[in-house]
Amino acid sequence: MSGTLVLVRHGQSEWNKKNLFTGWKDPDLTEAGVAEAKAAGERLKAAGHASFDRGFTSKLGRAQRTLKLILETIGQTDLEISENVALNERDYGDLAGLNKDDAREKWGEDQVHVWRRSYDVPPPGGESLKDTGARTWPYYLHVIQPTVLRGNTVIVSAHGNSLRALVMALEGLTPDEILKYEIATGVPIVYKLNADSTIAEKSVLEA
Ligand SMILES: O=C(O)[C@H](O)COP(=O)(O)O
Repeated sequence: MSGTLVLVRHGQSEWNKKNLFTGWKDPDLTEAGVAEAKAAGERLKAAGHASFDRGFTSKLGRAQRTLKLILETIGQTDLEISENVALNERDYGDLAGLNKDDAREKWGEDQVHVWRRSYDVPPPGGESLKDTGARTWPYYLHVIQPTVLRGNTVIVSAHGNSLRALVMALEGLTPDEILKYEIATGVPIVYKLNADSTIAEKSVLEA
């Protein structure tokens, strides 16, 4: 067995709470989001992940703060963290700031679902999951994965769709399978990787 990779989506943001498309906008966590991040830290600790060798996050505050809260909870505040735009949420383009229910009324349930969950249909002016993967996957392969394969325990705090893109490639999911794949806020996904980078074990630390 080689290293351990933990993926976690940020806790609830102000815009998650208001049901707004967010993308590259930068709202803070809600109080519930802060509690989710702390609870994620507690669950990681309980599962034996009380210290990490390296952290990665996006350039957006909600993911950075989630990582900080997790690290404070496990008692490790000196971790080396890299922030990179490659891990940012999918760019929601013209939808950013719109209410998701209003969008369903305007464009129809099916169209909005395609924009939110399909593999290669971008929202107007924004990125498809495929476009998102075209930046997250190279960063994973060139920077994150080599760190894990050196035998390290690594945590990545990012976003619903940047993590869906990573999970799709990591687990070899098809465009059809990824359509149904949801990543909950503040729920760590723990992979143990083999030396050849395949997945040895996966666990999801739900509440
Ligand atoms: O950017 C957003 O609006 C959310 O973080 C993720 O949105 P989604 O559930 O529509 O993919």
